[in-house]
Amino acid sequence: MSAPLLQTTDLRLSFGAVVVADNINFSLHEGERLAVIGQNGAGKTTFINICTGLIRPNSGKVRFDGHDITAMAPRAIVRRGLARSFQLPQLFLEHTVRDCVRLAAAGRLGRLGLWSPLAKSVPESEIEHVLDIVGLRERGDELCESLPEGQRKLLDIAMALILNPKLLVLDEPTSGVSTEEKHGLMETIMAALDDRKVSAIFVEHDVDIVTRYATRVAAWISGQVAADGPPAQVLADPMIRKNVIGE
Ligand SMILES: Nc1ncnc2c1ncn2[C@@H]1O[C@H](COP(=O)(O)OP(=O)(O)OP(=O)(O)O)[C@@H](O)[C@H]1O
Repeated sequence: MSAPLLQTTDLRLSFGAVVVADNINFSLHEGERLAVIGQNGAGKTTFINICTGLIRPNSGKVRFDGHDITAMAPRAIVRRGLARSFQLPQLFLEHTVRDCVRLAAAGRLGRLGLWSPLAKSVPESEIEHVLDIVGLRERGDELCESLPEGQRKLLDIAMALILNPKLLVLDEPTSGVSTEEKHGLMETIMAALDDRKVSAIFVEHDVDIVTRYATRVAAWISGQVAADGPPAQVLADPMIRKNVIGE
């Protein structure tokens, strides 16, 4: 098998007496669609925050695409190809949908300046393509604040995809979206990931969504990976059903 795209080794982090990452040894290969499940406070977001450079672990290593990224700044990690979206979309609400993607595209440049103006950071055709695959091209000239929650999530993902990631980490992509809309939203997200050939990790509480869209599931309990494998296997595990799914 090829080398992992993402790999953590002996990752540990405590907040005071609370251990939120307890010796996590984890790897993800290209093409995987991994769902991370776990009760509130299990350490899922902390794990993502460590991998994307927002929090430094107390010890252990994170490797991405062959490089040690443990001590790298978030922007440098993004430029290496690991992007993320947030549980609450981080948009420029007073700007148009299209300008949000343009602004996000600036993350591909080292820095902006007089000689690298924002408008030239990425070809317009690429911005239009990304808007198209998340179904927002028609709303490109509208202000972000006019978008409903599901479309805000899609715009947040478009803003990550314009960075040309190899891996996209999605923190609760369907939270705040009605049950009826969730599957449509996930279908659009998965088609966009396929189009850009992007691997994905998504934190998700909805078992139906996990069953349908994940190729693999990792279940977090108290800062540890308690189970990791094919969805049918992990979701049928009585210990996971009791302690993670809450049956
Ligand atoms: N900056 C911080 N300082 C202190 N404790 C923190 C900090 N960030 C997170 N925690 C604690 O770490 C634990 C894990 O939090 P984390 O947000 O990673 O959980 P989670 O599994 O993502 O939960 P949720 O599903 O509710 O988002 C929780 O007990 C949380 O209160």
